[in-house]
Amino acid sequence: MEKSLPINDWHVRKTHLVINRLHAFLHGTALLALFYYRLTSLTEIIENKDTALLLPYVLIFISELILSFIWLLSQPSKWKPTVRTVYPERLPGDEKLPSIDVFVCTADPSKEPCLEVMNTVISAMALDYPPDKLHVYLSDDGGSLVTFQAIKQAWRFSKFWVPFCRKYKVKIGCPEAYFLTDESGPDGKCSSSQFVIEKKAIQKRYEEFKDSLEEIVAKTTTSVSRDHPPAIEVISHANGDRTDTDKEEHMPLLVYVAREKRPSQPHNFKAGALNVLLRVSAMISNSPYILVLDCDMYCNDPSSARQAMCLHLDPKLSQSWDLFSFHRNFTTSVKRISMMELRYIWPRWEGLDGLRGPVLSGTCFYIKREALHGTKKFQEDVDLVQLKKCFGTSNEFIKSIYRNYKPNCPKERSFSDDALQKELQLLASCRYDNDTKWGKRQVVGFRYFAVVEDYFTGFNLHCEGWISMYLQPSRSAFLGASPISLNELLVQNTRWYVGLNQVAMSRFSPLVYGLLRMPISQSMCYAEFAYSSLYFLALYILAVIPQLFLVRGISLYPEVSSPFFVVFSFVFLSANSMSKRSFRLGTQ
Ligand SMILES: O=c1ccn([C@@H]2O[C@H](COP(=O)(O)OP(=O)(O)O[C@H]3O[C@H](CO)[C@@H](O)[C@H](O)[C@H]3O)[C@@H](O)[C@H]2O)c(=O)[nH]1
Ligand SMILES: [Mn+2]
Repeated sequence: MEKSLPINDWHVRKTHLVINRLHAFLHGTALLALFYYRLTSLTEIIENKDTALLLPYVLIFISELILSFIWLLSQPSKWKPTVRTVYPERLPGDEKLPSIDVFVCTADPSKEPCLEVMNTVISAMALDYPPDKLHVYLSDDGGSLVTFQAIKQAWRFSKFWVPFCRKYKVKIGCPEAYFLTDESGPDGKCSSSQFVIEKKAIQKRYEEFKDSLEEIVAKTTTSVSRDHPPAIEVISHANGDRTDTDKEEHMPLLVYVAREKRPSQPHNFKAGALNVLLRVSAMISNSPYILVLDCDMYCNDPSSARQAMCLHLDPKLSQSWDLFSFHRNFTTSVKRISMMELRYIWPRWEGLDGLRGPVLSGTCFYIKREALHGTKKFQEDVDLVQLKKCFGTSNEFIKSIYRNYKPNCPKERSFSDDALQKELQLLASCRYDNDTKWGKRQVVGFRYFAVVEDYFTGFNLHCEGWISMYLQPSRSAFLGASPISLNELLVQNTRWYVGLNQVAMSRFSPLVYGLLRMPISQSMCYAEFAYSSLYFLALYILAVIPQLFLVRGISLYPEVSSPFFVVFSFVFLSANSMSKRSFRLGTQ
């Protein structure tokens, strides 16, 4: 009986849909009236040869056109706000669940505190998923000794933490966050005094773990190297640390990966790191699904993997479409690892879900490995030479693609096996990508073209016909840190806008490249992001020109007695009330 019940469901937010569409109609009509006014005024100015007025009028008109253009691009994302619900309790038994590889990226222990990174890793290991089907990979782009030693400590601590979380169904798998809150005891399964004793014991272990990290940081240099060989170690199978084999069997796999970096070779930032993880993990666990996490985004709900599977495993969703889904309800916190929530952007994601899915936003998403390998694009009879041109020289990696997600290791093969180690070193080497299709448009892995690798990769996957989905459960699945100083924020935003402009100004512009490959509504959504930096021009003009001319007694707007005054007032009020509404919805 249970089996016939759907594992997910969706509905359109009808009230939002009606309000959004009505607003689009009224605001659009008012904008047309505004353009009519500007054009007729401009014609008059030209006819009267009023040169003093011409320049400010043209500038104001340009800024109004820019704002209207961005407004128009934002409309499809409001057209059909969709909400999804999932029913993880209806999933098939654990033995039928597919395995998952979790990728956590870190780059620099002096900027990304080691304790925070390890908390993210530990929270991923504490996901409520069959341990033999969960594999956590930490990419250390700095190749730092601090991170390498810290992950070993994290493994030792997690051998106690993960069973504790499982036993008491702990909801916050991130220990730092768990001990900050007052998560109450067991749901009646174990006596609460036993829980209190065990909680105290594990808290003591956590304090010891923290001390050990502090000691490592104090003793070891946190500087990162841009010139180091690849280093890959399966932490959970490291020699000399198998004190309690019984426990380890019920633990997820934990792997440390520092790819090779050489000053002469481009490393392609996070996209480069993720592609190395894709290759290395294909050799080890080769899971069909991948969860990508930034090092400062911890899992706040251990059931997120099962929730994501409710979308991925639905034959209705994956039959006609190939699918990748994001499961992101990332919450910006004002302090590092804290419970403060600020959700301001996500109503738009619901709207995008009503099209063919939201844009990829870098972290907190579950994606199909197949989407990144791009194997669907190859003919059945493609020869090895072609495959090597695309995927690089590793035969083992190519075999893994066609192994139908069967894990390569570890039972029959030891991780210290020389041949495997050699292969892993090759796949993590900095020259492996050269002359292959890795990172190139339309082919393999995360795309290198723009510094916003998330946006550009998602854009390409959507162009190829993949769809994405957005799930916003009531409990935030992931929580994380965001820049808290103006300086950090400016650096981050500058990087984003440089990346988005790179795409907007190239032949990959969503309004050219996208229009030819995806529905117009979806390319408009991508264009809204790509062209959003145009705001700066409109805002500068509007912040300077009208005031400057008002001082000289010249108004660039209709007088109160003019019927067009109503039009301008309406546009002002409607734009403001709509943005206040979006903000309110987003922060609810
Ligand atoms: O060469 C690099 C640079 C960064 N990272 C990691 O990538 C993640 C994101 O980098 P960060 O500098 O924190 O960028 P943010 O602006 O905070 O990240 C947002 O924007 C990025 C795109 O610019 C996306 O990749 C991220 O997922 C998204 O959260 C972090 O975990 C880093 O450790 C690397 O692994 N290697
Ligand atoms: Mn970040």
